[in-house]
Amino acid sequence: MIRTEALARTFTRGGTTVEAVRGLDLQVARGELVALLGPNGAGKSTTLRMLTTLLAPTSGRASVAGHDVVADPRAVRRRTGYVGQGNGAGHHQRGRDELVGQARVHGLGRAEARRRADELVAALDLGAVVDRRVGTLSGGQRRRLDVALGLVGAPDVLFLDEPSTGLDPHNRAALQEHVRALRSRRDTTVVLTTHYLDEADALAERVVVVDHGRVIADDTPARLKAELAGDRLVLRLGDADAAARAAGRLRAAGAGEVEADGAQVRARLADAPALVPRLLHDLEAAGAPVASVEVSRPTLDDVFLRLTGRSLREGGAGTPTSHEEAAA
Ligand SMILES: Nc1ncnc2c1ncn2[C@@H]1O[C@H](COP(=O)(O)OP(=O)(O)OP(=O)(O)O)[C@@H](O)[C@H]1O
Repeated sequence: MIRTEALARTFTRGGTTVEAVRGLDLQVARGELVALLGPNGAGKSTTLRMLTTLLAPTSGRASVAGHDVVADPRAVRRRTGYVGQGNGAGHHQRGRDELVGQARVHGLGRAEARRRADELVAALDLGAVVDRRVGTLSGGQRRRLDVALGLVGAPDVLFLDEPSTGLDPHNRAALQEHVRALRSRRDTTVVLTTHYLDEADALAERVVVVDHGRVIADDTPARLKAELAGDRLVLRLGDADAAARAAGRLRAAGAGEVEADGAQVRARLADAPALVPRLLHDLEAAGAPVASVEVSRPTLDDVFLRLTGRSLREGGAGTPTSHEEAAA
């Protein structure tokens, strides 16, 4: 449904050149839900803007729903919905008119357009505000209207650029529910960017991590966590001497990032819950009994830290760097 080959985009500003996307190869099958993750400035929005024909690639190729984004942008736009980082709706329009208009642009008949608009108004809790002028809505209400505008055309492919930013937990959950329903009912292909790693984990069956304009990992959240991060293990022993011995055992068992700090040892270990009973037994037998143990499963943020050396949580997440054009 989506295919890119060596897709690239550079920007030149004030004599400096920024390689925002450098040789991106990506394939997304029909009905897949893929989350693009990456630190600020990784090239996620630039990628989405090329795939939605808002921005021309500098080199490489991309096709969406079988149409080349450069050769046939109109066909791509007809098949896609896009929710950018900025506001798509016009200030003086009423929300409902914008919704129905957008559905009509996508080729829906009048009755079907109204029905789709009503469905989204209910799903995204817009009933109380959708007949007001867009300029009078709060930030979160506008964001929900933007999301509805991206969904209303019943597109085959949906691109969502940080759809949840600015939404409260209730509306985030409603949005996730709606995206799931779209997929199961219509087999919609969805590519989203998000700074909420729990959202990527809960929603996406595939996570593509982008850094410096390139794909650096591409797998299911479960496999990324198991293979790249491992479980986090904290052991508390009787004293520093016992902790040093425990650290040695952990290294011998293949644990990574082993650190002894006083009577405590921290480490990363694949499949810790299965290995810990044996480890405790061995340490007890070696005269270094463990007083307490803590095992935490890895998160996508651990994966991210491992891959990029940065935490997505610490990276000023949620600050949009560019203002997007109107929803396509
Ligand atoms: N119109 C533009 N002119 C110049 N530079 C740009 C332009 N748009 C994006 N860039 C630069 O390209 C790089 C990639 O930006 P992009 O917005 O694609 O990143 P992102 O991964 O979406 O980041 P964020 O998570 O902050 O939204 C950044 O260095 C950005 O400053």
